[in-house]
Amino acid sequence: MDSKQLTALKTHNETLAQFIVRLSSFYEGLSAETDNELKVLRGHLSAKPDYTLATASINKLNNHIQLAQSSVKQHTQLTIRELEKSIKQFQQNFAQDQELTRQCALVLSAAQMPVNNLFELQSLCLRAIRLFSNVSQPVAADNSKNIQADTEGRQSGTLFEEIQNELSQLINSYAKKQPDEPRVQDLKKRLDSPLSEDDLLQTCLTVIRLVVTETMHEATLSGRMIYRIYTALGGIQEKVESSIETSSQSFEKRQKSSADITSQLNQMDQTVQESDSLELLKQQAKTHIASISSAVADRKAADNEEQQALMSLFNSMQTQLENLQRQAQLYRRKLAEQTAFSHTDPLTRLPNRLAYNERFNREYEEAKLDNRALSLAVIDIDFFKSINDRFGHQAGDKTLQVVGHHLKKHLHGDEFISRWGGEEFVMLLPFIEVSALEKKLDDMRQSLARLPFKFKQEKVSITASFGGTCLRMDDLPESMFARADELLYQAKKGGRNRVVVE
Ligand SMILES: Nc1nc2c(ncn2[C@@H]2O[C@H](COP(=O)(O)OP(=O)(O)OP(=O)(O)O)[C@@H](O)[C@H]2O)c(=O)[nH]1
Repeated sequence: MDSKQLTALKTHNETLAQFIVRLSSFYEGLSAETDNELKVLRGHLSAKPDYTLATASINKLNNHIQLAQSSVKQHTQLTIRELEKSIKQFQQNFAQDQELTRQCALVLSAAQMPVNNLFELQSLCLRAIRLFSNVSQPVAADNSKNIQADTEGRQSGTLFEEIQNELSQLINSYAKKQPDEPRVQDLKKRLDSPLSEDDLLQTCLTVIRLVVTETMHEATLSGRMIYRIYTALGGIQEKVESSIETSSQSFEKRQKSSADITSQLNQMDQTVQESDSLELLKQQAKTHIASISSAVADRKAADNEEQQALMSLFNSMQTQLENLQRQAQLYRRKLAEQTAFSHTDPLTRLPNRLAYNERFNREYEEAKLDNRALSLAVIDIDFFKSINDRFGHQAGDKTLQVVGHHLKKHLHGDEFISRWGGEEFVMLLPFIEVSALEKKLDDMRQSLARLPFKFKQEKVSITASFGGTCLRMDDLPESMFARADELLYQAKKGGRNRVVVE
């Protein structure tokens, strides 16, 4: 080998050594052992390369890399499986969103293709992240002040939307109570269209003020009633005290006149015994009789006075009692109105969750005591969110009213329906066994699906899913509802518009 060839070989070796050093840095991070060995290899190849030691190190690294490769493969498969699971769950959560469902299907089919290296895995993860952020980004990251509908007509700002819904329901209940109150009507109008965050906060404040004022008014009403009772009782007490005073004065007067009469009679007796002249006796008798008459007249006057005082006391007590009775009736009516109000859902006019809880406890106790059947069904309107999104909140409200009314029409006698919340209703069906329950619920489901809804000139079919169960011997109140809810979930999962009975 001449010196030219030797120099070329030296240069090639140096280039190769530098390349291996760079490559080894790139592969750092596979495992701690590989990283250590790569460091050793770089030591052998830098400055003055020692190829003998480097070869030994490369042999060791070959084993490490083989192990690392199979571990990377395993890890990649695991990551892909997890990714598929999350995307499927995500797809189920947003099943009503066709565009999102389509995008999920695309990413899922990409995940089923072979993934040859970490870069392909990275790219798959990136696609999934973009898919997930399609839904979450507008709420969290988009700082725009307005709650907007995106290109597919989906509403962003779900939290704000929920707050607006809650406020809207609250204000609707006030509107039913005070239909002519302009502030309530104004708030109702404001809450019917999407609001910016600032406007929503402002509206929140106004609603809170309204609720506080209303509560204080209610408290004032109760306070006024109590004050009236207190004043009336105070008036009665004054009259009783003055009547007692008059009675004790009359009693003293009566005692005095009785003593006067007794003394006159005693004197007369003595006069009769001592007198020896008829004329004198006559004169003295006249004097005594005059005194007795005056004492009797005093006594009569005292009796009259006392009687009048008593009469006036009774009259005044009667007036006060009549007054109090009127007030109490008014108050009782108000209390009854308030109880009915607090047990009624303002939108559908059906009993609300509080009413359901009370009714359930009663039915549950009675069914257990008499060992009789009791069925419970949970009903949830399908894809209700899309009605709100496509036709507006008012259309959603109308749907709830019609569905609630329709379900109620199918009930008889002791059967009970309430709005549980949102688009969910709960029914209690005493004396209904499982076989009858399934048929009854299915009749309701079918007739509901046939109802002709029309929003914005578009015919819409509304369906609901039903979960129904019967009381078991070992049931606790909560377990019965939880079971019906689980069955409803199965009805939803099974494709909706169906009844699942245990
Ligand atoms: N208009 C109106 N909407 C309401 C009311 N209460 C709750 N909602 C809305 O009802 C929607 C319920 O949506 P989801 O829970 O996603 O259910 P869904 O769209 O019916 O879908 P599935 O139940 O899975 O078939 C939410 O958008 C709520 O904002 C209400 O009183 N009026």
